[in-house]
Amino acid sequence: MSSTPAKPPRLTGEALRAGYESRRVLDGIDLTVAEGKLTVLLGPNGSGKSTLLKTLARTLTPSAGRVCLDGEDIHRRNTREVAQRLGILPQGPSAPEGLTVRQLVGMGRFPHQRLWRQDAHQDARAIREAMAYADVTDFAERSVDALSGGQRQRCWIAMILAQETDLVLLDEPTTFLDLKVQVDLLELLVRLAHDKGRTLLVVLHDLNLAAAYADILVMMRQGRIEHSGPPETVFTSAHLKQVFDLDAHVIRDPHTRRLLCVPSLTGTTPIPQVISGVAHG
Ligand SMILES: Nc1ncnc2c1ncn2[C@@H]1O[C@H](COP(=O)(O)OP(=O)(O)OP(=O)(O)O)[C@@H](O)[C@H]1O
Repeated sequence: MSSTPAKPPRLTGEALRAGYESRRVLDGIDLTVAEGKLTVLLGPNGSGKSTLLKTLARTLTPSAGRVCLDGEDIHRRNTREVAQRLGILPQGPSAPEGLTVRQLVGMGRFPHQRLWRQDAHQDARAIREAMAYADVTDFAERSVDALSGGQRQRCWIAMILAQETDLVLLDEPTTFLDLKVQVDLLELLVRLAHDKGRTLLVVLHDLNLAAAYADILVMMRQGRIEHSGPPETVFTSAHLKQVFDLDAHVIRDPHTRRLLCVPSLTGTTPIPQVISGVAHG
């Protein structure tokens, strides 16, 4: 994490269509991931956020359009070279049984290692720094599967940090984390972007954390990008209603001046019969 890339990588999706077997999910996505910035992908469940991340990371092949890394089709590039530049943390990753935290974090170094050439010093430094950043050093020698959900999530984050890629794609990295740890993680991601020039694309579900920390917000709905730009222009009541069907006011925090959405309590949502029976019974 100590290296600062000379020129941030450029990741683009052009007219992307992608999905699973006969099911099309993404439909005509054009996206340039802003270089050296933290971009947050928002959208309701099933809107295609993970599918987009997988397609950009070439885990999923698009049925039409293309993904380019620095102007070159990512599918034509060497796998190791892509792994040295782009790291992805998918949703709900699982580690082999018995693997220790240090071993898991060390897996982040695989793209940098070759049988005949391995920089053990460089690897050890990257692993140490990544574990310190993600605050997992204290349980470095414990099995990943014996940790709590939040501790495990931090180990995966350490692994992706140890990979030291210029581009980092994270799918819901804050799942299972306490609010304080979520905030710490987002501040770390902001620092990676602003101080180290890393390019980050992160799926989040917490609208207020997204608005508070993102440089760029991308809102998806039904496999398409509906809005993209700085929170100031994207995070509006009208867009929240259109994309999430959420009635909310967007206000400014009086202390930080950050944008916040406050759901409206309209009282119009019908109470299902069974709950109403319990409530009044
Ligand atoms: N492996 C799969 N095979 C078939 N359909 C899938 C697969 N993975 C996802 N889908 C479908 O693709 C659509 C988009 O899913 P995706 O996981 O990309 O959405 P998402 O926006 O990330 O959702 P969430 O916020 O719930 O994680 C959904 O309808 C989902 O059911």
